Amino acid sequence: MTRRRRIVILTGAGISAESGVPTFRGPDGLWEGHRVEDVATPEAFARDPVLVQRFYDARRAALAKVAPNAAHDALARLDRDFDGELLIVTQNVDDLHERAGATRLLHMHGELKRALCRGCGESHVWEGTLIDDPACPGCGAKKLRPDIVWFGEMPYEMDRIERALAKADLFVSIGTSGAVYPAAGYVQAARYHGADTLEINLEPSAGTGWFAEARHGPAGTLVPTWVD
Ligand SMILES: CC(C)NC(=O)[C@H](Cc1c[nH]c2ccccc12)NC(=O)[C@H](CCCC/N=C(/NCCC(=O)O)S[C@H]1O[C@H](COP(=O)(O)OP(=O)(O)OC[C@H]2O[C@@H](n3cnc4c(N)ncnc43)[C@H](O)[C@@H]2O)[C@@H](O)[C@H]1O)NC(=O)OCc1ccccc1
Repeated sequence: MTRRRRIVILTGAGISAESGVPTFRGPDGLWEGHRVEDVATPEAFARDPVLVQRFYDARRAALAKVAPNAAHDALARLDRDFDGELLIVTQNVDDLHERAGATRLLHMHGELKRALCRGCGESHVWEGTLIDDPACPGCGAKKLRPDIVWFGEMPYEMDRIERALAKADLFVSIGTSGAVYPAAGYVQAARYHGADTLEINLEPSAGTGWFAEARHGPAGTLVPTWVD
């Protein structure tokens, strides 16, 4: 690790699997019993806001029953000890990275523990439910939605991510199937800019061919080995 100066790490649902957070594609292809397009799109929210709010309220409440695992802890150690540039870009909306202590972190697809006001555009820390249509703490409007990036919506902090990828000398992807864009394209961008590339995943991802090195197995075992 010592000769590295600038590292970008992309994480997905697989890093939280060993903590008990369901990944996206269950055996039935459904996501916790729902088709993704029925709960994670602006159209779904317009069509059935109660279903969508209940879905995210349930996932937000479930966070109290899970804890960071050895992979989250290892990345938090790296974040604490690495004196080069580091950016952890997570597709996950859970709060396990920050609960493990990671700080050089961004949630490109939003966070379960934030609510976004469609009235004033403000984002607020939110621990409770949204099903009861509470008022925005800022403007008072009853227009709060989960602060989650849904399909068809622009991910957060795209510029900051692209700047970090453009100067990275190492790109590591952990626990992601490489099925969703723009995140699935980051390995190509990193390679294009000359970075070394490493995939750590339970199985080969859709983009595994783009990685110079791949280690397949559980993140809870492989990530601490890679960090330490
Ligand atoms: C389905 C896919 C084809 N569709 C897309 O990619 C779309 C459309 C699209 C855009 N560009 C394209 C190009 C080509 C084709 C399609 C597109 N993308 C979008 O809509 C994006 C927005 C996408 C974000 C949607 N929101 C999410 N999440 C929040 C919601 C919520 O969470 O409720 S995406 C969501 O799904 C994705 C799921 O993937 P993973 O995290 O990888 O999880 P998965 O279950 O699939 O895989 C888990 C992996 O872990 C492994 N694993 C399991 N256990 C372990 C273990 N123990 N250890 C290690 N590994 C493990 C497994 O083997 C597996 O490989 C994540 O990104 C996740 O955040 N927005 C956008 O494009 O806006 C326009 C735009 C763009 C730019 C500029 C202007 C406008």
